[in-house]
Amino acid sequence: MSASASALVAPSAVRGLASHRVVRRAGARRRCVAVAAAADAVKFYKYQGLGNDFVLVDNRDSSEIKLSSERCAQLCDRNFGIGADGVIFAMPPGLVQKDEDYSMRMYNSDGTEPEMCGNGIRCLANFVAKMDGADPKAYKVGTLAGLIQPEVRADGQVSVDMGEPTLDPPKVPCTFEATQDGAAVRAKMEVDGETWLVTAVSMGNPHCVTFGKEGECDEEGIKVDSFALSHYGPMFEKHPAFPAKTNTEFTEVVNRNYVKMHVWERGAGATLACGTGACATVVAAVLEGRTERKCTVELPGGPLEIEWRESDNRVIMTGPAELVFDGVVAV
Ligand SMILES: N[C@@H](CCC[C@H](N)C(=O)O)C(=O)O
Repeated sequence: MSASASALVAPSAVRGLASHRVVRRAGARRRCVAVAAAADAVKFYKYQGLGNDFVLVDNRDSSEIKLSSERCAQLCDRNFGIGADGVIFAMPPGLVQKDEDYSMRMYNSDGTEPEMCGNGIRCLANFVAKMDGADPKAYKVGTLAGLIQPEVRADGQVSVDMGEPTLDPPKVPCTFEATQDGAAVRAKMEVDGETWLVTAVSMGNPHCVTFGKEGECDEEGIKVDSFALSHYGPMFEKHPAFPAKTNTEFTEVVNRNYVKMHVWERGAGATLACGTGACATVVAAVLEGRTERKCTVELPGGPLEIEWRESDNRVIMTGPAELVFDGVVAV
């Protein structure tokens, strides 16, 4: 489906786009006017990965991000904008290393810039695969979290080498002492007057994974379907133990290969899925001895397949990414 989001385009840009259409019929003299006016507008592609949704901007022709963080926050608004959990920019290579294919930057729906987005990078891979057309559809993408390698498979699913998790507490970053093999595992954290047990993991961005409160944190973890996410989520996000704030994964163990997880994202609140969060959840579940390294993570938006490989310590995430519609917005 292709929809021109003209209500979101400023009057000057609407004029620019309208004259651009006229230009094609009316000849060269008006073409210059149209190109100048259309520079006020950018094409966007609305994408979703398990309901974690993004406005994706094709920024591959410039290393300058085309939309300000304030404009991104407006566009993410579900009543006054397009509606999204964040804005993804497909950028030219060179952010991490010279031989990468593309790079990716992102703004959360509140306008803050995270280091990485797991569902977002599957959407970006789907987008560039459609644009490039040719095989192979495996990419090296530079992000603020380092080099990430997605591959669009023949069945349409996107498999992503998300790199190695970071567990050293100051690097997550969090203020806990390491409790197990250099990691903060089942660390005690006071929230809302009660003690929770949390495991801190960075997948380039910070995650706080919890299976519940001390004393109540049994084998099954949190009953996520009845969990008061919007009550607890903001308290975890802004907890002083995580100086850069944190994404939080509230998790229930169904069996050793299957968990259910509800997420409260830093800078975006409750979302239907979080790719980096699903990876962090499996890392934490393995460190706590709750699951195997290969595990399905069921999110409100659907399942992600995660493997934390023993052979090279890297985390592999596999899941869908889908174009929903496209349009044009004013800068
Ligand atoms: N939904 C994303 C994560 C987006 C960034 C996050 N909110 C942060 O601030 O770190 C994912 O799929 O990983």
